[in-house]
Amino acid sequence: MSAAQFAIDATGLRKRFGNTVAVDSVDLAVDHGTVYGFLGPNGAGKTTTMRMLTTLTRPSAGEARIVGAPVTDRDAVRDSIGYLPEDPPVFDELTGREQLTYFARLRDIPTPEADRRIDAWLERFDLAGDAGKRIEEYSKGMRQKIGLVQALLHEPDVCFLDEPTSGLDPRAARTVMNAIAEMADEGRTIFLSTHILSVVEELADAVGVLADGRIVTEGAPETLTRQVESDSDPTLEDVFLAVTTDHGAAVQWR
Ligand SMILES: Nc1ncnc2c1ncn2[C@@H]1O[C@H](COP(=O)(O)OP(=O)(O)OP(=O)(O)O)[C@@H](O)[C@H]1O
Repeated sequence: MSAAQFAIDATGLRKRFGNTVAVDSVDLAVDHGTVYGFLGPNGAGKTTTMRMLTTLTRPSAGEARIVGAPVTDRDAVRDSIGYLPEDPPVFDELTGREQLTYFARLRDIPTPEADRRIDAWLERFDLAGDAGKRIEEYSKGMRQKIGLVQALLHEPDVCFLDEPTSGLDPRAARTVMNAIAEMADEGRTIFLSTHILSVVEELADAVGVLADGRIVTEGAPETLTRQVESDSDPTLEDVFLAVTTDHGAAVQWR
C-alpha cells in the first residue's frame, strides 16, 4: 500500500460543460480501506465526478489524486483504479469469458492468474454456465456482473462503482455487497455511487451527498442520521431528503 495519506483526495474539483457547471467545487478525503457512499439527486454531478477521478474526463479546475497520483496523469493512476460505469463497456460479439480475458490482457495480468481469477468470479456470480455465450445474449444483470468483474479483475486499490447492484437479483446483489465488504477488509477503497440507500447504509464508512455539483453534507452514516429530525428512527433517506431539498421536506436538518 502506498504511503499516500488518502486513497482519494480532491480539492476544488470542478467541471464545466459549456454553460453547465456539472461539478462545482468538490473536496474529498477518502481513507484507505473504507467504503465511501456517494449520493445525490439525478444530475447532481456524481458520474462527472467519478469520470474525473478515473481519468476519463479532465477537470476544468481543481486537483485530485488517487493514492497520491494526480488524475491528470493517466499512466500513474491506471493500475490503482477500477471503474464500473453505469453502462459497462462490453463487446456484444464476445463471450463473457472472452470479454474478461481481453480485459485481463489489457491489464497485463499473466494468463494463468487471469484464468484463475476469471473462473473464481464466474463461479461466484453464477455465470460459469453462461461464460461461453455471446454477451449479446446476456440479460441486463449478466452484463452488469461482467462489467463488475472486469472492474475488479486486476485487484485495484481503489474501485469506483456506479450502481453496482443495478439490475441484479437479490442473491447476486448480496454477492456484490459481500464482495465490496471483503475488498474493504483487504484494505481496498470503494467509492460507491448508488440510489439504493440500504446498500450504502449497510456498507459505507462515510457518506457524501452531492447536490448541484457541491457536497452538501458528509460524514459517517450514524453521524448524519443523528443530525436529522424524524418521527421514527432517522435513516439515510431522511438525511438525503433533508439536505437535497429546502422545501416540502418531511424532515428537517437540525
Ligand atoms: N458530456 C456532457 N456534456 C454536457 N453536459 C453534461 C455532460 N455530462 C454531464 N452533463 C451535465 O452535467 C450535470 C451532471 O451530470 P452527471 O451525469 O454527472 O449527474 P449524476 O449525478 O451522475 O446523475 P444520475 O444520478 O442521473 O446518473 C447534468 O446537468 C448533466 O446534464
